[in-house]
Amino acid sequence: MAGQILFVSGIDTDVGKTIATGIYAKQLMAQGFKVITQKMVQTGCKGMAEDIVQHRKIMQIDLTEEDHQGLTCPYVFSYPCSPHLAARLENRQISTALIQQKTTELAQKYDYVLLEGAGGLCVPYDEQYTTLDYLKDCGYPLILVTSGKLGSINHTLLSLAACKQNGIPLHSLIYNRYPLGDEIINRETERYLQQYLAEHFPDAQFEILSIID
Ligand SMILES: Nc1ncnc2c1ncn2[C@@H]1O[C@H](COP(=O)(O)OP(=O)(O)OP(=O)(O)O)[C@@H](O)[C@H]1O
Ligand SMILES: C[C@H](N)[C@H](N)CCCCCC(=O)O
Ligand SMILES: [Mg+2]
Repeated sequence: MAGQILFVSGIDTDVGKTIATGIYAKQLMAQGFKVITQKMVQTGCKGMAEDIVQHRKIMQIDLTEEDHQGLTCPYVFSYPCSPHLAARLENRQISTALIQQKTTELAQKYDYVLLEGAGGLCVPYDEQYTTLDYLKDCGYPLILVTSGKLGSINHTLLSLAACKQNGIPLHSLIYNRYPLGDEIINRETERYLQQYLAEHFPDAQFEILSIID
């Protein structure tokens, strides 16, 4: 039986998707599951995808054969920008069908595939197709990462509205307590988002991501 594929996105780039993916993978491994992570498209990097390297470090395992074969990150671009632009700058095109084929291949071998997106929910792969379109087409349950940074309430509710409007199944909302920032804002943002989720997405989990060393 094929493994469960979960998509990890966030309210923005740099919100903590990679840390959350690594930690979640480690938690599932501790429960005895065979887990692999995948990065849809890595930009701002050469060679092995830096997010994959970070996942393995947090999971406390070496790079896998699928990492060395490029299965876990089919597209690596050097310019640190949106995938659609990074691909254009290298005169390449992103085939999301190819990415989906790699994810499916991994799901044949693992109980869980945690697939980290690039940036936030509406990041484009070309002029017409975004991460949200991909999620709609694939039907993967979504893990959305947010934080207490000022502005996160707006970005989170916008991302959640996009999920509701597009019928994206929300698996969980991960509240990242990094960066520390303003304690009053952090506490209230955490409270507000937890109650918002309970009201509008009663089947989704609200998870806390602590600051790791
Ligand atoms: N819970 C945490 N504890 C410690 N450091 C964190 C935590 N969350 C995020 N960081 C740090 O913040 C930075 C951004 O985190 P991360 O790379 O996970 O973001 P991202 O959403 O995956 O970014 P991208 O869109 O580039 O994939 C990194 O330097 C990371 O180490
Ligand atoms: C380079 C960065 N760390 C991410 N890998 C890509 C972020 C793309 C964001 C595009 C955008 O929303 O404007
Ligand atoms: Mg990342």
